[in-house]
Amino acid sequence: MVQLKAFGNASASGGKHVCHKSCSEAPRALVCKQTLRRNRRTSKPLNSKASDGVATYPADTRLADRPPSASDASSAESTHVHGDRDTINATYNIVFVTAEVAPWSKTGGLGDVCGSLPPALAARGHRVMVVAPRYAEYDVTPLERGPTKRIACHGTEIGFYLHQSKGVDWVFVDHPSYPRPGGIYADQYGVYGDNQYRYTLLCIAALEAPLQLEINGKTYGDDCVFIANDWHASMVPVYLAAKYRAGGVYQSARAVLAIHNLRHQGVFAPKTYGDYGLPEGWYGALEWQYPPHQRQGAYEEEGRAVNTLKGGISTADRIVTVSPGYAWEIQTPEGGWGMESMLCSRAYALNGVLNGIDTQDWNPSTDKHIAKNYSISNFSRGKAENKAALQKELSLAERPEVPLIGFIGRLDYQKGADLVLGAVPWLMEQDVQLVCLGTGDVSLESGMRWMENTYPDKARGWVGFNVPMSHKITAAADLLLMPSRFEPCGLNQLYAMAYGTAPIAHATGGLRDTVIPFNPWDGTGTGWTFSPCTVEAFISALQNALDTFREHSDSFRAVQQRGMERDFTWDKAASQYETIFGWAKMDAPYCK
Ligand SMILES: Nc1ncnc2c1ncn2[C@@H]1O[C@H](COP(=O)(O)OP(=O)(O)O[C@H]2O[C@H](CO)[C@@H](O)[C@H](O)[C@H]2O)[C@@H](O)[C@H]1O
Repeated sequence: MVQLKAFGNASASGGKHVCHKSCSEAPRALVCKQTLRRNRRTSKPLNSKASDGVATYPADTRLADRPPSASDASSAESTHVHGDRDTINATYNIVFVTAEVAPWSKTGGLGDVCGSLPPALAARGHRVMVVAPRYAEYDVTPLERGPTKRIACHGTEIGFYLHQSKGVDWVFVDHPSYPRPGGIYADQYGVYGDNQYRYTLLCIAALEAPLQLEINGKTYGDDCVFIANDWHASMVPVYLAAKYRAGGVYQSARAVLAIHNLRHQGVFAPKTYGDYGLPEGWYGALEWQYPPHQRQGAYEEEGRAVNTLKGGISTADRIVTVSPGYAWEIQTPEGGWGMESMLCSRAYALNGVLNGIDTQDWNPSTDKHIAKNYSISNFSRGKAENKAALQKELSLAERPEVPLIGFIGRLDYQKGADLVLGAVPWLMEQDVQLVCLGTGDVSLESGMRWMENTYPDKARGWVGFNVPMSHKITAAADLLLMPSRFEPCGLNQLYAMAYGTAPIAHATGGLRDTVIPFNPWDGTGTGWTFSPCTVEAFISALQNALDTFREHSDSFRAVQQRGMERDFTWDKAASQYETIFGWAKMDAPYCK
């Protein structure tokens, strides 16, 4: 068994350097010094959306002063960094740390992104590793012939499995706590009680992997850029600073925190701090206290807790979130889920990069799940055949002229499935067909069943997680509903546009950045957006879309076509990530 590079000796950091105060509170002096340094070095201001495209919005802007949306003259495309112009000609050893990676494990968009961004970065010449748990017996080989590579880790023993494809080293961490008969994070009895332990282990494993695993005869070594995705991986920057750098390892490495969803923060009782094996002085990096109105009795000691995501925010060298709009929203009290002040204090290091889509997986001309492949040149016929096939499969009337409306997503507060149900009585008075696919809150699942039972001729509420069905709906539908209350990026609207399906979306976060509202006067737009997020506003957008579908079919076809013409490939996002890695490497580590 091999000893951990930093954890083999619990006193590796030996209290050598403690910066918990600066990490947790991000004192002005430090922020200002780094901001000044950044602004001196870059010829253009970082907060300027137009100039560098990886846009951040002024921290002091309120929601009322909304950032420009996809429909503005500078559309979502122009909010991107033009990576090739800005790209630093360097290649990096990149290590993604994630709780989900498609196709092996996926409950949502995190899995999609971690399955498709790494190959896009590998294609640009970087050495890329993805470290994720081995939740099941995947069809992957042990890292070494014979016994799997095993190391001592956090008081237990873990193994590594490797699969190499698409230019990426997919590394799966093997530990008895990962495989479960239920879902990845929860089963029918609720969220697993040991998730804190499971993902702490993942973080340490990911920090050890580049040092210990010889892949193609060579380790990644300690000059890496870690991408820590969401709260599950947020201990990576904390350990990097508190244990590894302090112990003399990973001096050139940097950690980028990628926020896919700020709502989930990995919050645990304060007494569990000891379980992290961190020096006492680092408590401040994770310390959290809920205000009285948010306390739910779940945490003892007057709302005190340890908050893993806050640990990531306070120690990462840079922070990325998945759209420019969301980067701005999370700095406001309305969108910050309590983290807004921390994020404002790190605004100079926060960027929004719009997700792309995996065009091998989500491509109407090659999609294996759909009845008929099609492309922009024959999309009307192709979509009509897919519509007929889905109507037949779901025992709906096979009528080409009826608008088919889809909804795919988690049934929860974020995705606004309750707004869909709220619009159902109005919608069912129209000549439409509605097909919903989702799983989540028990009451919303019951709502879906109620809808199908009440309107059997017009509505289907498929409760479950079914990837082939999600592709079929995307290809068959004329309209896709996305009434999300908040949406960091959103992938379904991107898939929809690629398939010639017009999204109807709440104008928030990444939806606002990507769906250009249809404008009948100048013939622009790729869908319909609405705001505020109410059933009334939603119905009004639906009405407009249905009117266009029925009475202005040429305009509707043009909306579909413009959606299909958009470029949402990952390469663009990958070049923006490169730019950010370059910035991270230029600066001294944020926490040391
Ligand atoms: N019942 C079902 N059956 C089959 N497939 C289903 C399904 N329900 C959902 N899916 C699929 O899961 C994915 C969900 O993607 P979203 O972008 O909506 O992600 P999510 O909110 O999970 O992720 C977070 O991370 C992503 C990635 O950064 C952000 O885009 C997003 O805004 C943020 O909330 C899509 O591929 C969708 O088709």
